[in-house]
Amino acid sequence: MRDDSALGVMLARAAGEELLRVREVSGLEGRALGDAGDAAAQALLAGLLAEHRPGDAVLSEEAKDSAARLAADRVWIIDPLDGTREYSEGRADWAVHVALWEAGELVFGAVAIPGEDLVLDSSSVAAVPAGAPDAPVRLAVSRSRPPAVTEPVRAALNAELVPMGSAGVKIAAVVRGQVEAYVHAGGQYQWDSAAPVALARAAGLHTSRIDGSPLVYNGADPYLPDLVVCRPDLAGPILAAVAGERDGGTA
Ligand SMILES: Nc1ncnc2c1ncn2[C@@H]1O[C@H](COP(=O)(O)O)[C@@H](OP(=O)(O)O)[C@H]1O
Ligand SMILES: [Mg+2]
Repeated sequence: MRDDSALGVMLARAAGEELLRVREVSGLEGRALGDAGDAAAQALLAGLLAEHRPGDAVLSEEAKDSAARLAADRVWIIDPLDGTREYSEGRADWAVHVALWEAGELVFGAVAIPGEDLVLDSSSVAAVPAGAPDAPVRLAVSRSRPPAVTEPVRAALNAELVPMGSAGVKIAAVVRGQVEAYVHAGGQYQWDSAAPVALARAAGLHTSRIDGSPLVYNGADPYLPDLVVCRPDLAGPILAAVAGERDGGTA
């Protein structure tokens, strides 16, 4: 398979199908089911990448990191199962993330949401239409660890909070027009956001750190603890709300 986008979509879909199969047939539940899903999806993705792109580096939540990726031109940044908690609870808000970073930039991202039989990817996603200026704002937020920045952003936008699992599902929700923004802080890793951020950028959305600086991928430290993904017209108010909260010293 020579086309990176076609390969990335195939990988995300295949890992999603494997995760559904494990949940169906393993007889496991809770933590053991999450662990089994993580391992099965990682094994499948690692095998397919080794087969189809043996020369590329890989950064994965479920594999040991290697400094070799820092000198590589091409790095697949993958989260075989984002929203492990929700997966193991039998819910649908979990995802598979497959991104490709090349020469300093994300060039592709696919987010599979297998519980909805859906794969979104940066090569085919449609632009998110501009919203009406006075329309109510919905803000996606972690259902299990909502960060402290949630409340000032909610208040500034007079937003309705929409709790969901998985960074990929929340960013896909902005892309799908189900919510207008997603804000996270306090901890996350490059694999949690690389693929969905590539998707969001291709859909014309704003993506940045919560201080407004760019999200940088394939950095030496996989830690990338915060981000904002939103309709472009909401970026100013959201970043101002976060900055105001910081100035107030409570975030
Ligand atoms: N404070 C934190 N520190 C580290 N990782 C965090 C985090 N908050 C969220 N995450 C990770 O971000 C992803 C989405 O989280 P949430 O569903 O709470 O929004 C999850 O990835 P995984 O499920 O791949 O571990 C979760 O582990
Ligand atoms: Mg994750």
